Amino acid sequence: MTQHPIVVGISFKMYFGYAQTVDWCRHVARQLANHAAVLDGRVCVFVLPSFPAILPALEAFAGTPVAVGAQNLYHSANGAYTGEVSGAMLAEMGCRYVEVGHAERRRLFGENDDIVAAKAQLALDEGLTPVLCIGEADRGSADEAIEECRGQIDSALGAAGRDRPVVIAYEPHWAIGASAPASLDHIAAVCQGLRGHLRDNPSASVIYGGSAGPDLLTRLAGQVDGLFLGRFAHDPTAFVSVVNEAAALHHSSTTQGI
Ligand SMILES: O=C(CO)COP(=O)(O)O
Repeated sequence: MTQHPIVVGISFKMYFGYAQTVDWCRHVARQLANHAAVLDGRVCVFVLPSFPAILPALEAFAGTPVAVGAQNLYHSANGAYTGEVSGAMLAEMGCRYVEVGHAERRRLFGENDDIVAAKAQLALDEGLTPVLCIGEADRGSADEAIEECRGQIDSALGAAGRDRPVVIAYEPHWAIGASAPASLDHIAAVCQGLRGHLRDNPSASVIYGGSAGPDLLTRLAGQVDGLFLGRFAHDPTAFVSVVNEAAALHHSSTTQGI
């Protein structure tokens, strides 16, 4: 296998209840437990539930390659931070990913570049793969978006994340929670520009999020390393169909020698 794995992830944000999360995870675990492309690593899958549902999600996916992670961690290692959760505890539980810097965290919870950088560093320190969310606040050209996003990557990762596995989730703020994703041309141009920026880190993946759903990955035809899903994969069947698209895409590009 010469090609990068295709990454398919989902955050439930705060949409799902506890039982709903467990049902979704069990359904997807049944579908993916024997999925060839997931088993052999051509497609990497991660699921980010709310904190209280992390443990049953880990149990549901035990024995499968599907990774579980968290939507957030605190930006100090430990201490008197009532109500917060440390990266160390997430790693100890068996989480492999943690989301950092989502637009909603920035907008609603006041997270700034310094906090995002501290969280990314703590995630790396704990051996967690950060899902670093970046994206332009306002709709503009692809070149403007690349410029803004490069700054966010450099600020968040500095030198530390340059040779470590990281998932860069490109999520233009204006496409999150919208009725449709950004245009194919915009997504492709920005993700390609960011891939170029990260060319010295072979373990970095650049995936797209923001009203993504079934068919988008196929239509992007290899221009992104994967998708970060939200509402349009609340139906577990839709999530599995995106994983199947990823497998098909990987297969066709490998056979074509891309
Ligand atoms: O922010 C996102 C993923 O974390 C995208 O969410 P939506 O796909 O629901 O817009």
